[in-house]
Amino acid sequence: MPALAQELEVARRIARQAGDILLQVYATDFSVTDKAGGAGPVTLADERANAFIVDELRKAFPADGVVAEENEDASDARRFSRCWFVDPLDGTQEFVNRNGEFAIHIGLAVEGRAALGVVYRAVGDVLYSGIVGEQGFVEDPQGRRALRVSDVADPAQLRLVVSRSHRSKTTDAVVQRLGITKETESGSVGLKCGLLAEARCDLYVHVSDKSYRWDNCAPEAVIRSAGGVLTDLAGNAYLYDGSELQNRRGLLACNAAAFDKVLPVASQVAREAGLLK
Ligand SMILES: Nc1ncnc2c1ncn2[C@@H]1O[C@H](COP(=O)(O)O)[C@@H](OP(=O)(O)O)[C@H]1O
Ligand SMILES: [Mg+2]
Repeated sequence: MPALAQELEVARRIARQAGDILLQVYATDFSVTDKAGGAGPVTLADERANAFIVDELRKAFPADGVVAEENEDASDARRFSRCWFVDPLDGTQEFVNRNGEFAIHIGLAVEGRAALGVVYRAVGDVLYSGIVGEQGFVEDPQGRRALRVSDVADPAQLRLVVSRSHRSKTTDAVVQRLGITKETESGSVGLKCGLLAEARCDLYVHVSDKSYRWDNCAPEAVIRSAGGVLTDLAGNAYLYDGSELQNRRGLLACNAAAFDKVLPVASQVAREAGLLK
Protein backbone atom coordinates (compact mmCIF):
# COMPACT_ATOMS: atom_id res chain seq x y z
CA MET A 1 0.00 0.00 0.00
CA PRO A 2 1.52 3.40 -0.94
CA ALA A 3 2.28 5.94 1.76
CA LEU A 4 -0.74 8.22 2.34
CA ALA A 5 -3.18 5.59 1.01
CA GLN A 6 -5.25 5.76 4.20
CA GLU A 7 -5.21 9.57 4.12
CA LEU A 8 -6.48 9.44 0.54
CA GLU A 9 -9.33 7.11 1.45
CA VAL A 10 -10.44 9.38 4.30
CA ALA A 11 -10.18 12.51 2.12
CA ARG A 12 -12.25 10.85 -0.62
CA ARG A 13 -14.95 9.91 1.89
CA ILE A 14 -15.05 13.38 3.42
CA ALA A 15 -15.16 15.06 -0.01
CA ARG A 16 -18.16 12.98 -1.07
CA GLN A 17 -20.01 13.71 2.18
CA ALA A 18 -19.21 17.41 1.86
CA GLY A 19 -20.55 17.22 -1.71
CA ASP A 20 -23.91 16.12 -0.30
CA ILE A 21 -23.87 19.18 1.98
CA LEU A 22 -23.24 21.46 -0.99
CA LEU A 23 -26.02 19.85 -2.99
CA GLN A 24 -28.50 20.21 -0.11
CA VAL A 25 -27.91 23.97 -0.09
CA TYR A 26 -27.77 24.10 -3.92
CA ALA A 27 -31.34 22.77 -3.97
CA THR A 28 -32.59 25.69 -1.86
CA ASP A 29 -33.12 29.38 -2.47
CA PHE A 30 -29.84 30.18 -0.69
CA SER A 31 -28.67 33.71 -0.05
CA VAL A 32 -25.28 35.13 -1.05
CA THR A 33 -23.05 37.46 0.96
CA ASP A 34 -20.06 39.39 -0.38
CA LYS A 35 -16.88 38.77 1.58
CA ALA A 36 -14.96 41.76 2.91
CA GLY A 37 -12.26 43.29 0.71
CA GLY A 38 -13.78 42.17 -2.60
CA ALA A 39 -12.84 38.55 -1.85
CA GLY A 40 -15.92 37.24 -3.68
CA PRO A 41 -19.22 35.67 -2.68
CA VAL A 42 -19.85 33.26 0.18
CA THR A 43 -22.90 31.11 0.93
CA LEU A 44 -24.24 28.82 3.61
CA ALA A 45 -22.81 25.96 1.54
CA ASP A 46 -19.23 27.28 1.85
CA GLU A 47 -19.66 27.65 5.61
CA ARG A 48 -21.36 24.31 6.27
CA ALA A 49 -18.98 22.29 4.12
CA ASN A 50 -15.99 24.12 5.63
CA ALA A 51 -17.08 23.28 9.19
CA PHE A 52 -17.81 19.65 8.28
CA ILE A 53 -14.51 19.02 6.48
CA VAL A 54 -12.36 20.70 9.14
CA ASP A 55 -14.11 18.76 11.89
CA GLU A 56 -13.75 15.42 10.10
CA LEU A 57 -10.06 15.99 9.29
CA ARG A 58 -9.28 16.97 12.87
CA LYS A 59 -11.06 13.84 14.15
CA ALA A 60 -9.33 11.54 11.67
CA PHE A 61 -5.84 13.11 11.90
CA PRO A 62 -5.50 14.88 15.25
CA ALA A 63 -1.73 15.26 14.79
CA ASP A 64 -2.13 17.24 11.53
CA GLY A 65 -2.82 20.92 10.92
CA VAL A 66 -5.79 22.18 8.88
CA VAL A 67 -5.98 25.44 6.89
CA ALA A 68 -9.37 26.14 5.32
CA GLU A 69 -10.71 28.99 3.20
CA GLU A 70 -13.47 30.04 5.57
CA ASN A 71 -11.05 30.16 8.54
CA GLU A 72 -8.15 31.89 6.74
CA ASP A 73 -5.68 31.08 9.50
CA ALA A 74 -2.28 29.93 8.23
CA SER A 75 -0.76 29.21 11.64
CA ASP A 76 -1.39 25.45 11.46
CA ALA A 77 0.75 25.26 8.33
CA ARG A 78 3.64 26.78 10.26
CA ARG A 79 3.19 24.59 13.34
CA PHE A 80 2.59 21.15 11.82
CA SER A 81 4.80 19.23 9.41
CA ARG A 82 1.65 17.84 7.78
CA CYS A 83 -1.13 20.28 7.01
CA TRP A 84 -4.41 19.89 5.11
CA PHE A 85 -5.49 22.71 2.77
CA VAL A 86 -9.25 22.84 2.29
CA ASP A 87 -11.41 24.78 -0.13
CA PRO A 88 -14.94 23.71 0.80
CA LEU A 89 -16.41 25.26 -2.34
CA ASP A 90 -14.03 26.31 -5.10
CA GLY A 91 -15.97 28.21 -7.72
CA THR A 92 -18.49 29.85 -5.41
CA GLN A 93 -19.42 32.24 -8.23
CA GLU A 94 -20.38 29.23 -10.38
CA PHE A 95 -22.38 27.79 -7.47
CA VAL A 96 -24.24 31.11 -7.30
CA ASN A 97 -24.69 31.05 -11.10
CA ARG A 98 -25.95 27.45 -10.82
CA ASN A 99 -23.85 26.03 -13.67
CA GLY A 100 -22.41 23.08 -11.73
CA GLU A 101 -18.75 24.09 -12.19
CA PHE A 102 -17.70 24.04 -8.54
CA ALA A 103 -15.67 21.60 -6.49
CA ILE A 104 -14.45 20.60 -3.05
CA HIS A 105 -10.68 20.58 -2.61
CA ILE A 106 -8.96 18.57 0.10
CA GLY A 107 -5.18 18.68 -0.21
CA LEU A 108 -2.42 17.54 2.11
CA ALA A 109 0.98 19.24 2.26
CA VAL A 110 3.90 17.44 3.88
CA GLU A 111 6.89 19.58 4.88
CA GLY A 112 5.37 22.44 2.90
CA ARG A 113 4.97 20.51 -0.36
CA ALA A 114 1.76 19.32 -1.99
CA ALA A 115 1.56 15.57 -1.41
CA LEU A 116 -2.04 14.43 -1.87
CA GLY A 117 -5.20 15.86 -3.35
CA VAL A 118 -8.89 15.20 -3.84
CA VAL A 119 -11.02 17.42 -6.08
CA TYR A 120 -14.71 16.52 -6.09
CA ARG A 121 -17.31 17.87 -8.50
CA ALA A 122 -20.59 17.23 -6.72
CA VAL A 123 -22.74 17.98 -9.78
CA GLY A 124 -22.01 15.01 -12.04
CA ASP A 125 -20.28 13.05 -9.26
CA VAL A 126 -16.70 13.33 -10.60
CA LEU A 127 -13.87 12.69 -8.15
CA TYR A 128 -10.21 13.32 -9.02
CA SER A 129 -7.62 12.01 -6.61
CA GLY A 130 -3.88 11.64 -6.56
CA ILE A 131 -0.79 11.18 -4.44
CA VAL A 132 2.35 12.88 -5.77
CA GLY A 133 4.65 10.16 -7.12
CA GLU A 134 1.75 7.69 -7.59
CA GLN A 135 -0.78 7.19 -10.37
CA GLY A 136 -3.86 9.41 -9.97
CA PHE A 137 -7.44 8.48 -10.87
CA VAL A 138 -10.77 9.97 -11.85
CA GLU A 139 -13.99 8.29 -10.79
CA ASP A 140 -17.35 9.20 -12.29
CA PRO A 141 -20.61 7.37 -13.03
CA GLN A 142 -18.87 5.75 -16.06
CA GLY A 143 -16.18 4.15 -13.87
CA ARG A 144 -12.60 4.66 -12.66
CA ARG A 145 -9.80 5.68 -15.03
CA ALA A 146 -6.10 6.47 -14.64
CA LEU A 147 -5.22 10.14 -15.08
CA ARG A 148 -2.68 11.11 -17.71
CA VAL A 149 -2.02 14.58 -19.09
CA SER A 150 -1.81 15.05 -22.85
CA ASP A 151 1.44 15.02 -24.83
CA VAL A 152 0.60 18.02 -27.04
CA ALA A 153 3.93 19.87 -27.31
CA ASP A 154 3.29 22.50 -30.00
CA PRO A 155 2.24 25.72 -28.20
CA ALA A 156 -0.10 26.71 -31.05
CA GLN A 157 -1.99 23.44 -30.65
CA LEU A 158 -2.54 23.75 -26.90
CA ARG A 159 -6.12 23.67 -25.65
CA LEU A 160 -6.25 26.42 -23.03
CA VAL A 161 -8.73 26.42 -20.16
CA VAL A 162 -9.33 29.63 -18.23
CA SER A 163 -11.60 30.91 -15.48
CA ARG A 164 -15.20 31.45 -16.52
CA SER A 165 -15.83 34.30 -14.06
CA HIS A 166 -12.34 35.67 -13.32
CA ARG A 167 -10.51 35.64 -16.66
CA SER A 168 -7.98 38.49 -16.69
CA LYS A 169 -7.36 40.56 -19.85
CA THR A 170 -3.65 39.74 -19.60
CA THR A 171 -4.55 36.17 -20.57
CA ASP A 172 -4.99 37.55 -24.12
CA ALA A 173 -1.26 38.25 -24.31
CA VAL A 174 -0.47 34.60 -23.47
CA VAL A 175 -2.97 33.44 -26.09
CA GLN A 176 -1.55 35.71 -28.80
CA ARG A 177 2.12 35.05 -28.13
CA LEU A 178 1.71 31.27 -28.05
CA GLY A 179 -0.62 31.31 -31.08
CA ILE A 180 -3.36 29.50 -29.17
CA THR A 181 -6.66 29.08 -31.01
CA LYS A 182 -8.53 26.69 -28.70
CA GLU A 183 -9.84 28.14 -25.46
CA THR A 184 -12.52 26.90 -23.10
CA GLU A 185 -13.82 28.24 -19.82
CA SER A 186 -14.53 26.45 -16.57
CA GLY A 187 -15.14 27.44 -13.00
CA SER A 188 -12.93 26.13 -10.17
CA VAL A 189 -9.14 25.81 -10.17
CA GLY A 190 -9.54 22.12 -9.30
CA LEU A 191 -11.90 21.38 -12.17
CA LYS A 192 -9.61 23.13 -14.63
CA CYS A 193 -6.70 21.02 -13.39
CA GLY A 194 -8.96 17.96 -13.61
CA LEU A 195 -9.56 18.72 -17.31
CA LEU A 196 -5.78 18.81 -17.80
CA ALA A 197 -5.29 15.61 -15.80
CA GLU A 198 -7.84 13.87 -18.06
CA ALA A 199 -6.06 15.24 -21.18
CA ARG A 200 -9.20 17.14 -22.19
CA CYS A 201 -7.21 20.42 -22.03
CA ASP A 202 -3.46 21.09 -22.04
CA LEU A 203 -2.82 24.44 -20.35
CA TYR A 204 -4.31 26.62 -17.59
CA VAL A 205 -3.00 30.08 -16.79
CA HIS A 206 -4.24 32.38 -14.07
CA VAL A 207 -2.54 35.76 -14.48
CA SER A 208 -3.60 37.41 -11.22
CA ASP A 209 -2.69 37.33 -7.55
CA LYS A 210 -6.27 36.59 -6.53
CA SER A 211 -6.07 32.95 -5.61
CA TYR A 212 -4.97 31.20 -2.44
CA ARG A 213 -3.18 28.03 -1.41
CA TRP A 214 -6.46 26.18 -0.81
CA ASP A 215 -7.23 26.80 -4.48
CA ASN A 216 -4.11 24.95 -5.70
CA CYS A 217 -2.88 22.45 -3.08
CA ALA A 218 -5.22 19.57 -3.99
CA PRO A 219 -5.19 20.45 -7.73
CA GLU A 220 -1.38 20.43 -7.74
CA ALA A 221 -1.26 16.91 -6.29
CA VAL A 222 -3.90 15.70 -8.76
CA ILE A 223 -2.19 17.13 -11.83
CA ARG A 224 1.22 15.88 -10.75
CA SER A 225 -0.26 12.40 -10.23
CA ALA A 226 -1.22 12.64 -13.91
CA GLY A 227 2.31 13.58 -15.00
CA GLY A 228 1.62 17.32 -15.30
CA VAL A 229 2.96 20.45 -13.67
CA LEU A 230 1.49 23.22 -11.50
CA THR A 231 3.71 26.15 -10.54
CA ASP A 232 3.63 29.90 -10.12
CA LEU A 233 4.16 31.99 -13.26
CA ALA A 234 7.92 31.94 -12.64
CA GLY A 235 7.93 28.15 -12.86
CA ASN A 236 8.46 27.54 -9.15
CA ALA A 237 6.33 25.24 -7.01
CA TYR A 238 4.33 27.06 -4.36
CA LEU A 239 5.19 26.27 -0.75
CA TYR A 240 2.37 25.28 1.59
CA ASP A 241 4.34 26.06 4.74
CA GLY A 242 2.22 28.93 6.06
CA SER A 243 4.70 31.62 5.00
CA GLU A 244 1.98 33.10 2.79
CA LEU A 245 -1.51 32.04 1.69
CA GLN A 246 -2.03 34.27 -1.33
CA ASN A 247 -0.74 33.05 -4.70
CA ARG A 248 0.96 36.35 -5.50
CA ARG A 249 2.73 35.03 -8.58
CA GLY A 250 -0.32 33.58 -10.36
CA LEU A 251 -0.82 29.99 -11.48
CA LEU A 252 0.45 27.94 -14.40
CA ALA A 253 -0.69 24.36 -14.95
CA CYS A 254 0.47 22.48 -18.01
CA ASN A 255 1.23 19.11 -19.47
CA ALA A 256 4.91 18.20 -19.19
CA ALA A 257 5.48 18.21 -22.96
CA ALA A 258 4.76 21.93 -23.47
CA PHE A 259 5.76 23.36 -20.09
CA ASP A 260 9.28 24.50 -21.11
CA LYS A 261 7.92 26.34 -24.15
CA VAL A 262 5.01 27.95 -22.29
CA LEU A 263 6.91 29.06 -19.20
CA PRO A 264 9.04 31.89 -20.71
CA VAL A 265 5.98 33.39 -22.39
CA ALA A 266 3.79 33.15 -19.29
CA SER A 267 6.60 34.58 -17.14
CA GLN A 268 7.10 37.53 -19.48
CA VAL A 269 3.37 38.33 -19.46
CA ALA A 270 3.34 38.06 -15.66
CA ARG A 271 6.31 40.44 -15.44
CA GLU A 272 4.53 42.95 -17.66
CA ALA A 273 1.44 42.60 -15.45
CA GLY A 274 3.55 43.33 -12.36
CA LEU A 275 3.15 39.86 -10.83
CA LEU A 276 6.84 39.00 -11.15
CA LYS A 277 9.89 41.18 -10.63
N1 LIG B 1 -10.50 37.93 -9.80
C1 LIG B 1 -10.76 37.13 -8.74
N2 LIG B 1 -11.44 37.58 -7.70
C2 LIG B 1 -11.68 36.76 -6.65
N3 LIG B 1 -11.26 35.49 -6.59
C3 LIG B 1 -10.59 34.98 -7.60
C4 LIG B 1 -10.31 35.78 -8.72
N4 LIG B 1 -9.64 35.02 -9.56
C5 LIG B 1 -9.52 33.81 -9.00
N5 LIG B 1 -10.06 33.79 -7.80
C6 LIG B 1 -9.98 32.63 -6.94
O1 LIG B 1 -9.98 31.48 -7.77
C7 LIG B 1 -10.93 30.54 -7.32
C8 LIG B 1 -11.63 29.89 -8.47
O2 LIG B 1 -11.96 30.84 -9.39
P1 LIG B 1 -12.44 30.38 -10.81
O3 LIG B 1 -13.63 29.50 -10.56
O4 LIG B 1 -12.78 31.65 -11.51
O5 LIG B 1 -11.30 29.64 -11.40
C9 LIG B 1 -11.84 31.28 -6.40
O6 LIG B 1 -12.09 30.42 -5.36
P2 LIG B 1 -13.49 30.42 -4.52
O7 LIG B 1 -14.60 30.26 -5.50
O8 LIG B 1 -13.30 29.26 -3.62
O9 LIG B 1 -13.49 31.74 -3.80
C10 LIG B 1 -11.02 32.47 -5.92
O10 LIG B 1 -10.30 32.16 -4.73
MG1 LIG C 1 -11.31 28.56 -4.19
